[in-house]
Amino acid sequence: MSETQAQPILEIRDLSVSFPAGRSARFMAVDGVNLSVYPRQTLAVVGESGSGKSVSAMSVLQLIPIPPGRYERGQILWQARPTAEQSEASDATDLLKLSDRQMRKIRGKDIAMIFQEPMTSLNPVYTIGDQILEAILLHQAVGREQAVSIATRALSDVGIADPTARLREYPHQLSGGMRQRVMIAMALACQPRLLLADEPTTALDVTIQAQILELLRHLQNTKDMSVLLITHDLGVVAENADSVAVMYSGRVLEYGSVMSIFQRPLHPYTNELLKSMPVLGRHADRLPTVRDGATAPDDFPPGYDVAPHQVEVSPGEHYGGADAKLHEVEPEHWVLCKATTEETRKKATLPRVTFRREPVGTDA
Ligand SMILES: Nc1ncnc2c1ncn2[C@@H]1O[C@H](COP(=O)(O)OP(=O)(O)OP(=O)(O)O)[C@@H](O)[C@H]1O
Repeated sequence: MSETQAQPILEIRDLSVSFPAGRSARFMAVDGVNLSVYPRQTLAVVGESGSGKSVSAMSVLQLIPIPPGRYERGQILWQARPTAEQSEASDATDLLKLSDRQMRKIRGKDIAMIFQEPMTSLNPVYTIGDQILEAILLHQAVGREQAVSIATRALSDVGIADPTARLREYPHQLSGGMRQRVMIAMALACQPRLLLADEPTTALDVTIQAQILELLRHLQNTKDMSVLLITHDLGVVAENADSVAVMYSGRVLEYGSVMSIFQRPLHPYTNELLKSMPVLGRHADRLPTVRDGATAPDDFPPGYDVAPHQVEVSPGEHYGGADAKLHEVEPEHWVLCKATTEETRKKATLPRVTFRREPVGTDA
């Protein structure tokens, strides 16, 4: 089913989240973000450090510390069983409106989150078994014996050999890759409808990273799960995602199918990002960082004197600014600009940018 026919399982609408900047001022870590995740699809959110990816994802589960954070506006509509027939997500739940108690029922059950650092999710003083069982017993109407069998199965699903023995071990007894798998097993044991994966493989070596992403793809197909994948790695996006949102400075600059974004990037910043793709024999450079909402020119990527949203790309084409909106410039391809000028539309039909992903680090 194409995105246009299906209803999203998760729809973030006009989300804005602020944090303090100095004594009395605040900055928008997330500024009017719109994102949709469709059933069984992977939406990748890319962008440099500090662009608001994690704050967007953590907002879905109300994991932003309030204060200092503040949800300024927006909705996060959740519809666990969307159907093609519904024309409006009218019976969707706004996750931002849920009480702590209501949210605890969803967290870990319908929506699970995994982080770059597994120890964020694992408690060092409890065994792996204690921790997985706790999650299962909390969310599923099963007895202890059945919970053990679900936990064992979850560990073996993520490729952990001898799962019964592993249940008795503590996190420090496992390697980094193994801990990552355990965290994924914990997240998947309750068969969530949506997995929020925040850089789940960045800290791992390339082989384990590939194994885990392959595993997620497999589980996504077999368990009917959607994934919101946050990553810096565009190679990972190309191989794992269906659609991609490019974030910068708290805003989504461009959004569309992986194919459209990679073949016809329209926002100048997306072009910068694509240039950082790994090519034959060269690792991708990590993108420059925007520091804590700062807007000093030094913080912007090479080639920009000012933030991209202030760049006038060519006469008549303004990407961004407070009055810019995401415009659909070709089917299923949105770009942040002030207006869908004829020039912007024409850009969509410019010759294709050739995208070739080569294995990282291989000799020519
Ligand atoms: N608890 C917090 N208190 C204050 N500022 C915060 C907090 N959490 C996030 N921020 C700020 O919000 C902005 C967006 O952060 P976020 O973690 O979403 O970026 P990101 O794109 O996920 O970056 P990274 O790839 O490094 O994780 C940053 O400027 C960050 O410093």
